[in-house]
Amino acid sequence: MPLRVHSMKDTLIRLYNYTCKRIFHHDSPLCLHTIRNELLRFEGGSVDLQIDNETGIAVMTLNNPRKMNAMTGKMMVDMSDCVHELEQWQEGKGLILRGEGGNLCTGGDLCFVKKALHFGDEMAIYQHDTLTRLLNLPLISVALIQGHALGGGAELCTACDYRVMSPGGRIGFVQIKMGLTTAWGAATRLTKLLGRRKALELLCSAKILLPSAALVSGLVDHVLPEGCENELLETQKWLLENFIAFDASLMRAIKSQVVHAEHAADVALALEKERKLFVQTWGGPAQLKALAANIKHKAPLKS
Ligand SMILES: C[C@@H](C(=O)O)C(=O)SCCNC(=O)CCNC(=O)[C@H](O)C(C)(C)COP(=O)(O)OP(=O)(O)OC[C@H]1O[C@@H](n2cnc3c(N)ncnc32)[C@H](O)[C@@H]1OP(=O)(O)O
Repeated sequence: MPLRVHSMKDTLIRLYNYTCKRIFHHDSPLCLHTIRNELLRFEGGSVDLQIDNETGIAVMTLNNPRKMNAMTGKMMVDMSDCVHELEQWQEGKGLILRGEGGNLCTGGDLCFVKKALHFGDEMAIYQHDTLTRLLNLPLISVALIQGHALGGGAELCTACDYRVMSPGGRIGFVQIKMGLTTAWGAATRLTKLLGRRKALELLCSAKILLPSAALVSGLVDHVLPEGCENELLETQKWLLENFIAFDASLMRAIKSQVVHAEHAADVALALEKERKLFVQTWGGPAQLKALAANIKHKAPLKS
């Protein structure tokens, strides 16, 4: 593992961050700012936000289609910025998270992963912060799973309130096959979502689920009809009809002040433990072996 040489400034920032964590139990903005600068060194792709004040629905698009929207460091920063913009959007009702080019996301960009083996804790801190803020938004959020949602891509889906899948969709928490535990907080959120038995099965088997199995498991809430011409539009319709037809301020208050407040109360500690476990696996022998094996995570032919 490469040794990192810290400047005096770097050491002081680390000390400040450590103190913030011990005394105030949160990651300091300074810590996130330092990580942001480091992540920006890993270029490629973007995450783009389109806000529509008329419908009250925003669309966040992962845009790195050549790599099936695998996430680079830059995309992580973009996503955090998009969430920040949504936090300021007072008229918003709904959010759809999607990927460009027929896939949602195949997890961490493996080129980035290989260069960031010294940087697992920092990446996890940053992604935990972004995805917790994403889930906390006072909007009804839906992940649209077209094509692959693998590894980190499946983790992103758990940071939305709902999941809609296209007939060609597939989702799998393949981290264990990559010698890892979840990097971005999905184990905690999945357990909340599906209960212990199902969460354990999905996390420990690395199974890739096709739409019918994903629906039966409860991981996915709706499967789009076969032959549907515009899946994004269809997802917007589903969101409008089922969740955001009524008063926006009441809907926002119900989510953020009641339903989510109850959820958030007991997850912080679990997320912290999940992150610490992940750091022990990142850059370890099992991950290095998996990276060298160039694994392709193929879905079963039918559920
Ligand atoms: C951070 C961590 C976590 O959550 O804890 C993780 O995410 S662990 C999970 C990390 N993700 C993975 O291990 C996914 C590895 N990739 C695969 O399993 C496979 O690519 C599939 C996603 C099943 C697709 O297979 P298929 O045969 O259909 O296409 P393909 O393999 O030719 O992929 C098309 C192009 O996308 C690229 N590509 C796909 N996924 C990528 C990824 N995660 N990072 C970097 N490049 C990726 C391929 O290298 C290829 O580029 P070229 O055409 O240039 O060769």
